[in-house]
Amino acid sequence: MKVEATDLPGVLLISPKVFADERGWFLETWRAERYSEHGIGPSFVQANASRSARGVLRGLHYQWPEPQGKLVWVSEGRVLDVAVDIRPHSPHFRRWTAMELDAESHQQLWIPEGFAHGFQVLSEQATFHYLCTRAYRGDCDASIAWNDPDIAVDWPLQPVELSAKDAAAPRLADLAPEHLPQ
Ligand SMILES: Cc1cn([C@H]2C[C@H](O)[C@@H](COP(=O)(O)OP(=O)(O)O[C@H]3O[C@H](C)C(=O)[C@H](O)[C@H]3O)O2)c(=O)[nH]c1=O
Repeated sequence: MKVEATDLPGVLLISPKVFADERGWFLETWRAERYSEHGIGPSFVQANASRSARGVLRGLHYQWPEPQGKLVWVSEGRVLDVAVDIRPHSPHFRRWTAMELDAESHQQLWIPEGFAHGFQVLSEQATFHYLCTRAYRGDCDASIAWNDPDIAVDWPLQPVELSAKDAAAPRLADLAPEHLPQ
């Protein structure tokens, strides 16, 4: 596996080793002792999957308190995956990075606790997987507007298809400091 820094400190791009043969391919999507060497995890307690059509945008989401670190990848299709540093005291506060993840490259992104996460589907359909360092808490689930002008993520496809929750998400500037990761 190869682990590379992105242009947003803390967010890492992982390229698992793919074992291809005449049957198809095999790869490890996570192994504690290897991933934890890079500060990924180190442990995960919940695995999620979602499937969405082209143009769907899920995000920007985070959990606070009980923040979640996420290891994410795609098993079908292609998405633009986005992470945003939403820690008010971070020197990179409000900065975002984006990476195309697809089922051909098998690449993964590590989004640490304290970051908001979202993705938009670029292919007809995409199946998205993620491991979380903490369990989901509905009462700690939080969103930031996908089109927050103070973050200004350059989403590729318009119109976007959003959940009602995401369509009503507040701007970062409208969130009280106690509602953001410290
Ligand atoms: C996240 C989650 C949701 N749910 C329930 C709550 C809702 O009734 C339903 C759909 O939830 P939601 O609309 O928040 O799902 P997404 O919009 O895909 O949100 C996720 O996608 C973005 C990109 C993320 O990074 C977050 O991890 C996560 O918030 O599943 C659960 O039961 N467990 C869970 O862990």
